[in-house]
Amino acid sequence: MRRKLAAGNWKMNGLRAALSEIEALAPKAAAAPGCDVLICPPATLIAPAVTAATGSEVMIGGQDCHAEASGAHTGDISGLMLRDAGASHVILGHSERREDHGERSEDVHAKVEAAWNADLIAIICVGESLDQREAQNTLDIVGAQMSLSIPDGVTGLNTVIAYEPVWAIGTGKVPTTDQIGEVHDFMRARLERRFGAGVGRSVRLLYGGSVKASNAGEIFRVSNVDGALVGGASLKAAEFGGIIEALAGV
Ligand SMILES: O=C[C@H](O)COP(=O)(O)O
Repeated sequence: MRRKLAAGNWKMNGLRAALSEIEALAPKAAAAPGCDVLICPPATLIAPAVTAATGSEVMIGGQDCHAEASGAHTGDISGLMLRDAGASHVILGHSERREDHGERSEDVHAKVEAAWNADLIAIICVGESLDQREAQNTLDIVGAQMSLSIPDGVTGLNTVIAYEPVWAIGTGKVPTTDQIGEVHDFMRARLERRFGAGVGRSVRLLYGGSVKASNAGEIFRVSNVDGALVGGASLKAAEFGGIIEALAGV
């Protein structure tokens, strides 16, 4: 049985005052014992966020890591550093990293291995652009991203896959539940085919893109959706708490 996961990606948002939102999430996470709750704040807040979450069920993660453990890479952060700061997870291959920093799936593959070496759980993001969906290439794109970015050695304990259609991120546009189900069923089948049924069925699959408390319930009822990777709606504990509640209720 896969544990559900509500993951919040704060992206480039959050000053120290926002740590109170993490404290406010503690009772909401405690009220949802069947769900893992994760917040990925900007790098500057990881260590204080770990402190703010101490004693609660809320876990803290990073939003990217370098493929090397250390070295001459100005401005970068390694998986080992995230782990040392108290992080348990790291988001890799988010479409904003692919767009802003030219990350390719091959780069994501190397970062995932670095994350595993640092004992972090990798949350690997995949998803199609609007042009790709309109050209009916969604499954080909998602399949290729999975093939190239997921290394051998994946397990349900070291990896989560997030399906995030680029056109749904921050736009308020959400795919239909049929569209989400089609991609999640495809991802599940692909994982089972490549890694075997045991591993393939153990990896959690998240949906991401304009999830909020009001639409979370119907998304979480879609087959093979094990939770969500949430951007804007994770910034406030009240809204993210509603998403956690919806996940716990499925
Ligand atoms: O990582 C989160 C996703 O990019 C979704 O962002 P959003 O919930 O603001 O659409």
